[in-house]
Amino acid sequence: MRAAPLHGTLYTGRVIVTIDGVAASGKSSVASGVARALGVPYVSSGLLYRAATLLALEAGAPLDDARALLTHLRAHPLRLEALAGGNRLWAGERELTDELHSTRVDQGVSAVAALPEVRAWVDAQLRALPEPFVAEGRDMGTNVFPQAGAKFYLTASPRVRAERRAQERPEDVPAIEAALIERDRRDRVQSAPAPDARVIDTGPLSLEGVIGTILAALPARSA
Ligand SMILES: Nc1ncnc2c1ncn2[C@@H]1O[C@H](COP(=O)(O)OP(=O)(O)O)[C@@H](O)[C@H]1O
Ligand SMILES: Nc1ccn([C@H]2C[C@H](O)[C@@H](COP(=O)(O)OP(=O)(O)O)O2)c(=O)n1
Repeated sequence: MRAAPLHGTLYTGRVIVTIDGVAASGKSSVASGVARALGVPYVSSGLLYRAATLLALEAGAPLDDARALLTHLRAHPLRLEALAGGNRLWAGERELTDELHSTRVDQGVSAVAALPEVRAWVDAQLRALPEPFVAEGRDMGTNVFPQAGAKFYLTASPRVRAERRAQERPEDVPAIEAALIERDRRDRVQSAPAPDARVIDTGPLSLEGVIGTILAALPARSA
């Protein structure tokens, strides 16, 4: 039976939609669009890894020292503000959001995200959020919310993703493409699609096309 589209309806109850995928595949833009259509917040899990990385860089802490990182995170609690229009990340009264997509954070974040202790800390922050919401990242559908009602996984070729990212970063397309390929490699362990995720190649689609594909695929009631 074909699922009924949910455009404009309010998604209520204990419902989580997960959108995972490779770097710059469109996860946060798509999650934001889907969340707005459903009338729920979206949750950008990568911002927590990025914020942990930024704080470690600022403190001069080695990015592979889990014990030092956890001590620092407990002393400087992070807060993810999950809004439908865009997520904001706070460390106490300081907003970090605009500093989280710099090239130095891009380059360091995979090392921090590889630490099991940091992953457990991020997972605990995410599981404490009130449902319903759309969650995006790498392991939302596999590890953090395996019970999610609907799961999606976004891909696109490295060149397509680099061309999109070049609109947002000062580097040129070949440099961005090389960095994306390297980050995909380093993030591979936690980036496998869930067996029950629908994989969408966003390459030939517009942003609205991807959002519409997901909305059309959602079950009328997924719990
Ligand atoms: N068809 C598409 N699907 C997803 N994103 C797209 C598409 N076309 C262009 N984009 C753009 O790609 C860029 C990267 O998307 P983003 O949401 O930041 O990805 P991610 O969260 O996976 O890093 C954004 O500027 C977004 O608007
Ligand atoms: N659930 C998640 C989310 C992000 N990560 C890691 C992997 C990525 O390199 C960084 C940053 O993730 P983010 O989704 O913000 O990165 P992209 O926008 O896809 O480039 O964090 C992760 O390991 N698990």
